Amino acid sequence: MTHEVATLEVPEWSIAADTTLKPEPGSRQLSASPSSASLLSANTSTCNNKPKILLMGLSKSGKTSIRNVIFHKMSANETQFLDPTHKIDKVDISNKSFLDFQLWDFPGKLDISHLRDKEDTSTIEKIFEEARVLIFVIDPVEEKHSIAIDRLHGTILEAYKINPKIKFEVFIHKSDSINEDQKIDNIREMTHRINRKLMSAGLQDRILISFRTTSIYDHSIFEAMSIVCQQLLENILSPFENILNAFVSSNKMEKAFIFDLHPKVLFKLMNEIFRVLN
Ligand SMILES: Nc1nc2c(ncn2[C@@H]2O[C@H](COP(=O)(O)OP(=O)(O)OP(=O)(O)O)[C@@H](O)[C@H]2O)c(=O)[nH]1
Repeated sequence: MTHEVATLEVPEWSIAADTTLKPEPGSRQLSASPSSASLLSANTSTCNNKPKILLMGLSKSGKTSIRNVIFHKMSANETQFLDPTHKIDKVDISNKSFLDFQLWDFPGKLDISHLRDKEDTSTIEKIFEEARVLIFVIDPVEEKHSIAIDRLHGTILEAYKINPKIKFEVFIHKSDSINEDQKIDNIREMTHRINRKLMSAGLQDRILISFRTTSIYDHSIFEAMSIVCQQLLENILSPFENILNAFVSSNKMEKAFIFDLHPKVLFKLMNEIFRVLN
């Protein structure tokens, strides 16, 4: 598997020096960068026509940890030493079998709705065009639920405007830090709050958002990410299932599996589950 990393500088107008960018409480400020929106569009050419998965969310919600644990074999403990992301990291995820897409890891500081305030439509288009799935990561332990929900809402509106086919996944992350009741409460609360916002925008029937609780300390992040990857593989899953079904019935087997060694992709027969295994 190859993981080529390209980076997009956070455009100048989205750094903390910009008064329209409200840094999150207690967050570190980004230092000034010589970059610009044009650099962002120039670098976009490195990801020609590959489907994109966008990884967004507030600072320290766990985006880069997720990316590294799943696709770079980093251990969960090592993620404690990751630096904050200052640029949009575009990671080319491609192996010789199934997976072939770009994963864009966004700095938590970058709020898309501020690009809209700046009327920077072309950058917003660059970000959302060709994007198949937008994963929004929320840390339920941090007391920033309202900020996260507002950011999620603003991001969804911008993404949907550019690309109505994009799918939305919310990972209520770090679930190892909360108990089972809190997990259920969190999903209920987040679903309710975001649906209410979408309703007031008249979009509740048009935008489908899936909520999942995840943690890099157990299998949940692999399961969640595999469901996301599955959405990129819709075209090949069905023929594979037919082949496996034929194989199973002709050999009188109960089940058959196909694994990919890294990131341990599993196709599971019969119930149409496709997973990335821990
Ligand atoms: N308990 C727990 N901590 C996690 C989990 N995932 C990530 N973390 C921790 O969360 C902290 C922030 O993680 P990052 O991956 O750097 O967060 P980020 O969203 O990329 O942050 P920015 O780069 O600032 O946008 C690190 O200390 C991680 O170890 C998780 O599932 N459980």
